Parts: sequence; C-alpha cells; structure tokens
Amino acid sequence: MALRAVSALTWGLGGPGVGPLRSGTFLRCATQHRLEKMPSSIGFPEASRRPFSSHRILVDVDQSHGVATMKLKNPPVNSLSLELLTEFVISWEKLENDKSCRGVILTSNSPKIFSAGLDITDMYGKNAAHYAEFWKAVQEVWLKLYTSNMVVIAAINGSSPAGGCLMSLASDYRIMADNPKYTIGLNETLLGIVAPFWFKDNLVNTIGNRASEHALQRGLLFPPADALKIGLVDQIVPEDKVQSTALSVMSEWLKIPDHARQLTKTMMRKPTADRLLKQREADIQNFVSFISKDSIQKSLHMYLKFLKEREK
Ligand SMILES: CCC/C=C/C(=O)SCCNC(=O)CCNC(=O)[C@H](O)C(C)(C)COP(=O)([O-])OP(=O)([O-])OC[C@H]1O[C@@H](n2cnc3c(N)ncnc32)[C@H](O)[C@@H]1OP(=O)([O-])[O-]
Repeated sequence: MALRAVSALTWGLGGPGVGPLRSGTFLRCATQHRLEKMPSSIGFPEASRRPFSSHRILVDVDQSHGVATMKLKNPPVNSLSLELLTEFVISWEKLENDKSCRGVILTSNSPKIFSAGLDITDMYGKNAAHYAEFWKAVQEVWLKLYTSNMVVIAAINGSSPAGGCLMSLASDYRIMADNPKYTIGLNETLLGIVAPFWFKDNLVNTIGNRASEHALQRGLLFPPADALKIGLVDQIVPEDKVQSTALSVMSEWLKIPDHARQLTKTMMRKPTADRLLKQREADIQNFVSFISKDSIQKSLHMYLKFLKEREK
C-alpha cells in the first residue's frame, strides 16, 4: 500500500482534563446476581428478539440469562455509517434501560468482516455540518460502549480495522476468529489520517504505550495470533467457536456481582472517558477542520480508489 500519511498531525493529540464523570453515567447497580452456569451454546429458539433491532443492528436477547447478542449488519463491509451509528445508539440505550440485560455480545452478521471501520464516504466530499454530526455519533458510540454498565464481549468474527478495532477495544473482553486472513488494528495512518487521542488512549490502556506507539505510527493490522501476542485480543478460537466461546466467557463474567464489577470498571475507565467528555465539542471541531483539509480529502479519495482497484 503506497499511500503516504500526509496529515499535519495537529489533530487528535488530545488535551488535559481528568475529572469526575457525570453522576449516574456508569453506576446503575443491578441487583440480580444470576450465578448459574450458562450452556456453552445457547440456541436462539429460546431467545427472544425484542424491539431492540433495527435495519442495521440485529439484537437477540436470551432473557433467561440476561444476555443480548448484537450483530452489525451493514453490507457489504459493515462500515460504521452515520445511519448505523445512530441505530446502534438507539438499540444500546434500550438494552441499558432493560434491567434484565446484564451482558452484550457484539458481533457481525457477515461472516468475514466484523467491521471495515468508519464509513469513509461519511468523511469524504460532505459538508462541515455532516462531518460534525458524524463525529458526534462516533464519539457517542464509543462512550456508550466504553462506559457501559453491562459486560461487553466482542466476538470478532472477521476483519476489524480502524473503527471496527475501536469498538472491540471499548469492550471488556475480545475473542477473535483464528483465521490469518482476518486482521485487526488502528490503521488510520495508512489512509493519511490520524487516530484521535481517545482511540489512542483506549489502545494504550489495552496494549501499553510502546506497542501502541509502534502500531499507531505504522498503522499496523495484526492477524489473530499477533493480536493475541500483544494483548490486542484476549483469546483466539476456531471460526465456528467464536459465538459459543463468547457465551461461556460471558457466563464467567456474570458470576461477579454487578455492583462490584461496575464500580471496578468505573474506577479503571472513568479518567479515559472523562478526557473526551471534557473536550467533546472541541474534539468535534478539530475533526471537522482536520477532515475538511484538501490534503486529507485527497488522501481519502486515493484510499477509496485503492480499495476499489486493488486485486481481490
Ligand atoms: C479520524 C478518523 C478515524 C478513522 C477511523 C476509521 O475507521 S477509517 C476506516 C478505515 N477502514 C479501512 O481501512 C478498511 C478498508 N476496507 C478494507 O480493508 C476491506 O474493505 C475489508 C478488508 C474490510 C473487506 O474486504 P473485501 O475484499 O471483503 O471488500 P472490498 O474491499 O471489496 O470492499 C467492498 C466495498 O466496500 C467499500 N469499503 C470498504 N471499506 C469501506 C469503508 N471503511 N468505508 C466505506 N466503504 C468501504 C469498498 O470501497 C468497496 O466498494 P465498491 O468497490 O464495491 O464500490
């Protein structure tokens, strides 16, 4: 891939600001502690599809265990478009408000692609108002995932570049299909753009500073075995075992009393979430002016062309 990073690197480097999170953002302490072991594969016949689903977000809820499976469905590559992000937030809020739902497995409806990341067409050739709306939706999805009271497990059943990797990073645990054709990572520099500070923060919190520095600068996309080695994913399993493993891992996590786990999650994640919350509007403005630059638009144009023309 011969694209050069052309960005001025002035955007996305973050600012100060660690403080208390809005009260009540994290701490809905559910009282139910269902400790029974879940079967390793829960058949969806006994699950219910409540009105949590939409065009691009399919949600199956296993009421007896309080676990939802949320599948991204945005063919052909599950790109995170403004429409998908908007539908995601609506479904997510419904699940958060349903006190019987304690865990979510986040996965993809398409067999080979978890998500191709942010929809590049939402960042190319549009106006400032569109970019602002789009970026606010990206922030919202990350904040919802990263600060969720529910246990969130990413069942990564395909490639997961950039924004797809971010959604996985925001989860509590990552299980990836062990197929060397699939890769995961924050590859923004390959598009000539820069991962914002909160993408970087989430990555550093997961794999450490040095590995993040290396991965981010080079825009590395890791096959599953390498992702496991650096801690970008927690487990790799055969392709047909991703969902069943996610369910059995979920049953272990749900043995922990909710309030204790949630407080611990808050303790670990609040400073990182606060950093974005404190400068959310500035981050949107930074994104809009960055993405509107001629040089960045040119890079995205070249990348889209590269995607269309490359040999499959
Ligand atoms: C500051 C901002 C931070 C940014 C964060 C991001 O997430 S940036 C995002 C960084 N993301 C990446 O760098 C990932 C780029 N994508 C890929 O690497 C591959 O598409 C793949 C491995 C996901 C799937 O391979 P595959 O061989 O199965 O599929 P294929 O390649 O044949 O694509 C089919 C069609 O989908 C199109 N399209 C693809 N992605 C996107 C997209 N994100 N959006 C829109 N469209 C996209 C592609 O052009 C093609 O269109 P066509 O010709 O039909 O009109």
